[in-house]
Amino acid sequence: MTLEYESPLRVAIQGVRGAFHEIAARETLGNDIIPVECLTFRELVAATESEKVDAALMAIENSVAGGILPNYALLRNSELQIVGEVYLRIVQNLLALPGETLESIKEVESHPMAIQQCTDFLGEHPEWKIIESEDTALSARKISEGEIRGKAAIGSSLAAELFGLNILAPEIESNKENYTRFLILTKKDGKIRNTTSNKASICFSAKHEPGALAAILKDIADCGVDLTMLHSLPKVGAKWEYIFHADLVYDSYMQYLQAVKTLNETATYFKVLGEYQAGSEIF
Ligand SMILES: O=C(O)C(=O)C[C@]1(C(=O)O)C=C[C@@H](O)C=C1
Repeated sequence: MTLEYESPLRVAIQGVRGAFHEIAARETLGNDIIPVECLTFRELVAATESEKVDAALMAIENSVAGGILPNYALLRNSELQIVGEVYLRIVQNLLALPGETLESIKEVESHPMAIQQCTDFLGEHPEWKIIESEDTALSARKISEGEIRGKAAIGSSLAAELFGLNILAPEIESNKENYTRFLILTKKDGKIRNTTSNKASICFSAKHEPGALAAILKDIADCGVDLTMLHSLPKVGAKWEYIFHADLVYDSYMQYLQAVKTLNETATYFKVLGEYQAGSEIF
């Protein structure tokens, strides 16, 4: 990654210490970061906008469970910019107090995304009650602090380590290609400088007329820019109208600027959410 900043950075993570957001933050911004826990994504955006933190990590999509669509709207309506991304391999584990066994467990608690990633394993235990929580690590911490027996959490090995829990079952994610894409966010002109880019995240709207969206996509393609992701989200307050979120990858910045020029001319709404270096996969 081509980010320049002075360490240590205060970095907002969604969840508590031990959450996958913390792992992603340490992998991208250094092990000496000061993690700042935020229980919701809304809180994470507000902390970054108010400069309570220097940066934030935000999960945006998972290769198995799909996109975290509300985060696209949060980003679009914020003053933040994307300065980087990372694809973190998510290894889920069943965590419980020492002494517990698969037979003694009655309830399993975790983040809905984590639960969705482990449906095959959970399907083998229909007797367990499944409970959703704000965060994988918070579920683990509550079991540890409350010394709750008969209950397990799904979460990272870092959470097991931090909260003194045993790994009852390792690697319980259904698909071994389980990656979550995290964005690195800062306030515009914040403490992280981005020196190069080959990818941009944008959002736009098209006229309600035949071929309007197809024409925009063709213009992007004609500039030699590769469209790697496209989502449509409802435009709140304007029933059955949509905002499209897209990722563009380019070899040359000039080609991307040409695509931006066309979008400015043809889209009814257009915003760049960030220009950054495409991220790599981290295990
Ligand atoms: O609960 C956590 O540990 C998180 O960091 C959140 C989150 C998510 O929002 O998708 C992050 C990665 C995993 O895909 C599961 C949960």
